[in-house]
Amino acid sequence: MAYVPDTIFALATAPGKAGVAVVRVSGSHVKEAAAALFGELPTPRMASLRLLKDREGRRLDQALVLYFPEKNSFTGEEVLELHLHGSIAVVNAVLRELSDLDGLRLAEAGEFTRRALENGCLDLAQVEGLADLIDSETEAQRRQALRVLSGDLGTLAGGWRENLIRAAALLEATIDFADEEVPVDVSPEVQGLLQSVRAELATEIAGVNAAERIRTGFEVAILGAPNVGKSTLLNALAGREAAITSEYAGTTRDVIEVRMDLNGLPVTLLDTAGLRDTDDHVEWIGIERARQRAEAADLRVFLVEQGQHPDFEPLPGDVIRAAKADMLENDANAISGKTGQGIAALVDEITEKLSEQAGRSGIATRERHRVAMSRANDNLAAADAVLALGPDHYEIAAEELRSAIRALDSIVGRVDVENLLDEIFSSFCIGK
Ligand SMILES: Nc1nc2c(ncn2[C@@H]2O[C@H](COP(=O)(O)OP(=O)(O)OP(=O)(O)O)[C@@H](O)[C@H]2O)c(=O)[nH]1
Ligand SMILES: [Mg+2]
Repeated sequence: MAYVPDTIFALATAPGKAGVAVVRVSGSHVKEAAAALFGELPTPRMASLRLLKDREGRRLDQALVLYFPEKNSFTGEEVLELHLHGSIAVVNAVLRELSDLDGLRLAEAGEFTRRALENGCLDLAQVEGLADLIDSETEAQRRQALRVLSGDLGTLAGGWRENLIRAAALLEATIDFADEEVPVDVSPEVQGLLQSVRAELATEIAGVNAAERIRTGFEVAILGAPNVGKSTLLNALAGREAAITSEYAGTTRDVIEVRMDLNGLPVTLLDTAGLRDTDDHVEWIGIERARQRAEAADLRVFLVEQGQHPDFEPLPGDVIRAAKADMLENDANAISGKTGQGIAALVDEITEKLSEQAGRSGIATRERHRVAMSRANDNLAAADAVLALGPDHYEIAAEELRSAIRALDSIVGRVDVENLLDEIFSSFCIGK
């Protein structure tokens, strides 16, 4: 007998009070779930108002119900959505009723998406995109995640795959006809295909770092001598008293992190210990931390007090501002966390610089993608080198191409070798 997975159900919306709460049911027992709660399944994909009742016939809630038939749903299975009133008691009562039914159980974390993957409704990269979209907090994150969820990475990888399969097929054909007259030299076409894929791979590989920053957030460190107003600036940017400020030099010791949305970019601002020579061991530790975090940050904002010679080296592209603008006369490059002067311009400059970094991102977003693409790129480099040695080495080049295709397939979770061979041989162009 064919294996039939359990029908699973879970609250799809956030727990707690809300206008509406959605409970999703997926699997072959959706019909029974509907029968137990309200009767016949409604017309597919049409919202219908139904009175939900428990097994004793007592009312549970009035709900909008939606039915998605197999293959036309998120999971690929039959899906029933119950749009309930968003009350903890209503949701609990409905979940209780569902768990009493045979063949139904509460879903595990990620199980709906897992089924969508298993049923081919989403590829692996899209699953990652979906996770990122749900986690997204800023515009840049939303846009990037949506691109991946929409399948752009799969499309890109699919294009590379097609080119490499064509290249492999050309080589295979030459190998099979090695003893006969081969009318055409395939190597220029193969090399052309490899070059175009390698160029695109290189761009994407280089973009992963920026895409990762968009995913996890950019770090911007505020640096400067003690007492220049770093913590006051951080608080002004954060719009709250995130860090302690005082007139005593050496107030901040640990690195203080504040996550925020700067014009759509996810940014973690770091307030740090004032940099100076010190005999105080704890302060020294704080300064070391400040240096390390600042070095690893994506951007540094230096605050400099007039007349001071700060003990640091800005990197090219870093932002430098004169501190305590309200105490200076007409310094266009000065800011004040106290009065707010220059803060808006500072935010603009920070976002401009980070946007520049973000602009280097491509479609691939993760270290996993980068590793797969780099592996494929290495295989292609090897294939390219071997090709130059002549037709006797095409066998090895073809093997490198297959490895490259497998590496790229792992991006979308398609790693079936049989299927790969089928495709290679079905695209054979010289009739046999
Ligand atoms: N007039 C003026 N005073 C400021 C400004 N920013 C900060 N201050 C004052 O300068 C003192 C030090 O401010 P902090 O923000 O604690 O300075 P900090 O750079 O974080 O100092 P450390 O944590 O010790 O390194 C406090 O008394 C602040 O009120 C400013 O823009 N104008
Ligand atoms: Mg401070």
